[in-house]
Amino acid sequence: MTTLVTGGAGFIGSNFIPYFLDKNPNTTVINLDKLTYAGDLNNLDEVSQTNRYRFVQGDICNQTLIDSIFTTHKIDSVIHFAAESHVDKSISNPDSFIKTNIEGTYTLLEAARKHWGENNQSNRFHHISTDEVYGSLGDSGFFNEKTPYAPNSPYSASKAASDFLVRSYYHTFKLNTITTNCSNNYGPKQHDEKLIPTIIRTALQGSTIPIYGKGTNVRDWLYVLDHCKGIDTVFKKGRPGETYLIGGNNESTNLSIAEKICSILDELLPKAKGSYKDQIAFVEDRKGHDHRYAIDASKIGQELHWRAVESFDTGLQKTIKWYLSKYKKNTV
Ligand SMILES: Cc1cn([C@H]2C[C@H](O)[C@@H](COP(=O)(O)OP(=O)(O)O[C@H]3O[C@H](C)C(=O)[C@H](O)[C@H]3O)O2)c(=O)[nH]c1=O
Repeated sequence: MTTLVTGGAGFIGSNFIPYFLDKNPNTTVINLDKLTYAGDLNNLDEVSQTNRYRFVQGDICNQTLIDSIFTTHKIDSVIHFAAESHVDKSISNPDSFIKTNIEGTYTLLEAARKHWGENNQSNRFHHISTDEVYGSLGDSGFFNEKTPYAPNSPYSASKAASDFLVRSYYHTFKLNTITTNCSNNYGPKQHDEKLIPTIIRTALQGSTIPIYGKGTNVRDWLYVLDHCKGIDTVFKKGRPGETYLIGGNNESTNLSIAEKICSILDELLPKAKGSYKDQIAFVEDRKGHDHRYAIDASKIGQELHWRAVESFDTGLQKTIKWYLSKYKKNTV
């Protein structure tokens, strides 16, 4: 088996590839990544010398390149992570989101149709997506696979469009597609721009820890390795054409995450005076900021027996230690 993993140098992809190679000893992975600002090959050091792993630098919108990868490497399946993912960037500059997330997904689907043929149920195309396609929840209720799409940001709209393209290739061409929509991931290797790395980095720098608005927005936090296990499970056992939501069953406001991380840092790396919490500051809110995301993960639980197992406390400890070492402050 040869699996094309797109975006494997990104946060979730670079956690997924080592896990996937380890769990699937007869599989070779071709990692196609453009190496934008968000990709980092250092995060794949542990597999770079493995003969079942190859890296190709390139753009998923480049049809000629994708064709040649399918032919040269005899691709059997695709796991498609590559995406522009940062909501704030999609608000200030949506262009690359439309190109990569929509056109890139289309280019990959077309290559799969061309190389595998229509009515093909053996070669799987697994699309990785987000719960943000469902929009924003109030203080109660959960997203499930039947929730109507209502994306609010250019990022989530571009992901929604890509989900619909994937869906259309299943219905129209009988490509063996599957989509997973996950909640907020955290863990080692995440780009500095996202909330949890931002809190850790700014705390250690002694600067302002920026919390948008009042800090009352809620996200459901999923440890990245739990997500990797969920993807591997759905990839192998999920039903063609289906969508599975993958959540951490772990809701938290942004402010309480910042306070939690500060408390852990106060213990691991006490400041000479005061607490890291003193650095928390409320800053201008994100435009159109979604209030709450929360996932009902009972479909994947009941059908495929997957559930998130990492507790937020242990997951955060591991994450913070990884960043302390990254920022060369590892006195832990
Ligand atoms: C960077 C930053 C963020 N925030 C707030 C904004 C959000 O309410 C929350 C998380 O923000 P972040 O940008 O880390 O993640 P989301 O906007 O929820 O989106 C993330 O999770 C989904 C599932 C994806 O699909 C996205 O690709 C991924 O980026 O913290 C702050 O308050 N301060 C900050 O400095």
